[in-house]
Amino acid sequence: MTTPAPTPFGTRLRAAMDARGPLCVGIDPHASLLADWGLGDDVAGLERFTRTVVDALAGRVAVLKPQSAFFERFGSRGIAVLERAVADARAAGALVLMDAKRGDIGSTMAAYASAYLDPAGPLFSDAVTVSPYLGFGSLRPALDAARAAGAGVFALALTSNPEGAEVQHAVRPDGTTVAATVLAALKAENAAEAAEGRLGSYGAVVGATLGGTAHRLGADLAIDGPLLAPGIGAQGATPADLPAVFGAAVRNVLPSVSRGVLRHGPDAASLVAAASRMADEVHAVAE
Ligand SMILES: O=c1ccn([C@@H]2O[C@H](COP(=O)(O)O)[C@@H](O)[C@H]2O)c(=O)[nH]1
Repeated sequence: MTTPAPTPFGTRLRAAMDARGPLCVGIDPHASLLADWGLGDDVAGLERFTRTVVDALAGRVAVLKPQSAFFERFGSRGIAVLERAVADARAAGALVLMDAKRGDIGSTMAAYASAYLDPAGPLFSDAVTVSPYLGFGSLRPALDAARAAGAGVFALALTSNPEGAEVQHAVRPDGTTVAATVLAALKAENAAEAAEGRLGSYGAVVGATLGGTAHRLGADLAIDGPLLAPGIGAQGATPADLPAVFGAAVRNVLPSVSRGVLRHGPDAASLVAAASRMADEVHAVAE
């Protein structure tokens, strides 16, 4: 008997965005937020913070995005908290996007793929962020592992921070920018799903802070896959900025906000209200 192929990530993401609204909330337990929530900057504080966010939001938002760095800084016990958060969030119906921004030579990339994209692994996530700046081809093990697992990959294209420009805006000998090349490669990966009229499983990270940058660079955001848009809230962007950044691709945008929601904790109802306000603002501009 053959095992049925898993439903592709892009299809699952579209369904989640339609059902719950297009919003990704980041789980970023900054030391300053732990303090604001009256928690210690220790594993117990990390665990309480994370559990509060997952309990409040995993049954409501389309995607939760744990920022791996904030868990890694506590070593193995922090990773144990992360494992539990991933499992609990997925069990409650949220898709989990692991923000790990991994990137390395292909053979090491295969190990990262095994860490996040092997359904048997303790950190298996619906999708993972990766860095294409060792060459897009170095991501092949992650792209293939994601396809096999029905998972997704989000590659950094035009990041929300100002420093990203020195690499991402660089012009190649053929006259295209580095970012445009990453976007074109993602579009090619999404071709099969797009041909079936589905959202692709290979996404790009494009900051909500960018204004008309993508347009100026000639970077085509119509990659037939999701566009993760961090930078809303603490970094200064708002949902109202999305149409200018993404143009016609706004329908495929998954806006992401971390501190802008988390600062409303630890009260669960306040977290829910903040996420819901943000989702409403996004809905108003993405229709
Ligand atoms: O270009 C990028 C890529 C990723 N991020 C990550 O998103 C969150 C943003 O947090 P806020 O508190 O909403 O500013 C954080 O985990 C970043 O590592 C990004 O900001 N920009």
